[in-house]
Amino acid sequence: MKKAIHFGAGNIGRGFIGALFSESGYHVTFVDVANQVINKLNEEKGYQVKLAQSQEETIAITNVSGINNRTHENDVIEAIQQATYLTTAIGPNILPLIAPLIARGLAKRITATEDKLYVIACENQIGATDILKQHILDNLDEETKTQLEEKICFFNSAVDRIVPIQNQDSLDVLVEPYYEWVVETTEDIPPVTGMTIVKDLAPFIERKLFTVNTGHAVIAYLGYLAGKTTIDETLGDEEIVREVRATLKETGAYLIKQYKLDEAEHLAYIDKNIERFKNAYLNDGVTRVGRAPIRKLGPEDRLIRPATQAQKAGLPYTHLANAVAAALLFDYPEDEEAVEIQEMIREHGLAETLQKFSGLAEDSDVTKEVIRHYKVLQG
Ligand SMILES: NC(=O)c1ccc[n+]([C@@H]2O[C@H](COP(=O)([O-])OP(=O)(O)OC[C@H]3O[C@@H](n4cnc5c(N)ncnc54)[C@H](O)[C@@H]3O)[C@@H](O)[C@H]2O)c1
Ligand SMILES: O=P(O)(O)OC[C@@H](O)[C@@H](O)[C@H](O)[C@H](O)CO
Repeated sequence: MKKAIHFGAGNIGRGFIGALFSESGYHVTFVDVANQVINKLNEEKGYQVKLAQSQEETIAITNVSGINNRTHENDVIEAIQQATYLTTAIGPNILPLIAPLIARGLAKRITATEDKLYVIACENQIGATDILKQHILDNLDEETKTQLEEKICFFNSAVDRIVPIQNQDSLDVLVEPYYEWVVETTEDIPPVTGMTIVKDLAPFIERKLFTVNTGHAVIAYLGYLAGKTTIDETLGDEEIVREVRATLKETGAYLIKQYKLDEAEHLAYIDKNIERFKNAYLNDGVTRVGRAPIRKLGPEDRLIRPATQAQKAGLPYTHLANAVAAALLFDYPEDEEAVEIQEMIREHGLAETLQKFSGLAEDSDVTKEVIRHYKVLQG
């Protein structure tokens, strides 16, 4: 049986990427630090993926097991020897932490087999696999690096499926019915059900990140400020729906210009995504969607990059600036990054905070527009 090793047995790992490999006839070894999940995977050897929709539909996932990478490093290295695919869905900030162990597994593998291994990071981040690759290379000597280039293939990808936080007592995962997994390669690679291959990922990842994730972030931060709990509940407020649409028109204008997208098709894509967000069966929390605001306010992420790109292209970005302001007001005490932002604002002010986390010059037009909106939102 073909094998895949997947880092991150969380929402996307179990509910999307691992599930697709299992459905494609692979044995999936999940790697995670969550001992309870790993033990359950080894005891139960399967779980159900449940679709969040009115009629009940579940998909049985079989042929799975788990390894704890904190306590069983050698088992992870062994599983890397056996795999055809190595994937991650672990969060962009965790990639540097797992790279040293992956590097050890790859160093051993390239001396033992000519078989190719395909590495794909499935994260909400532009060029996530390139970033993971660089972290892996940083952990290898020059000779191993050269051999690695010949035998290990690294492909960037875009992943799209809304998977909320789950009941922690069960391996079962509730997911939205829709999904898209786009992988960038020109090679013929072993087929995986549900994987779409493209030659150039840039339009796909930017369209996804700056529509699905920008829209989601606007709802999460405005919803949080309005005292809402879930994404669908927030969309019960028509004023917020209008703000989401206006923001996505701004990212849309940039995307249409940059990638020569068909305008009508892109507007339909925006509408489709707003409908996805309204799925009440998901019960998706504003604090999950707004999580890790330092990452979300990063220069290449869903709020700042479209704003700075729009500014450079002479396109409007005022609604994006409003979303950035709302993100700066996300003071959820259980989110470490939200707490850090609040401390930074208190001690150093808004302009310095945006300079530090978003790479914006303190006197930039985007910064001025964000501060203007911040004052209005703050009331
Ligand atoms: N949930 C979604 O709707 C969704 C959709 C598309 C993309 N994504 C992306 O997928 C990635 C994962 O998101 P998620 O929602 O599945 O998160 P998650 O928190 O449910 O899963 C992450 C998993 O990684 C594990 N982990 C953390 N640190 C680790 C370490 N050092 N070693 C091993 N395992 C570790 C956690 O225990 C957890 O099981 C993120 O990049 C996210 O942006 C999420
Ligand atoms: O996972 P994050 O924190 O980058 O973003 C939160 C949500 O927007 C995200 O998880 C979406 O649900 C997902 O990207 C849909 O494909």
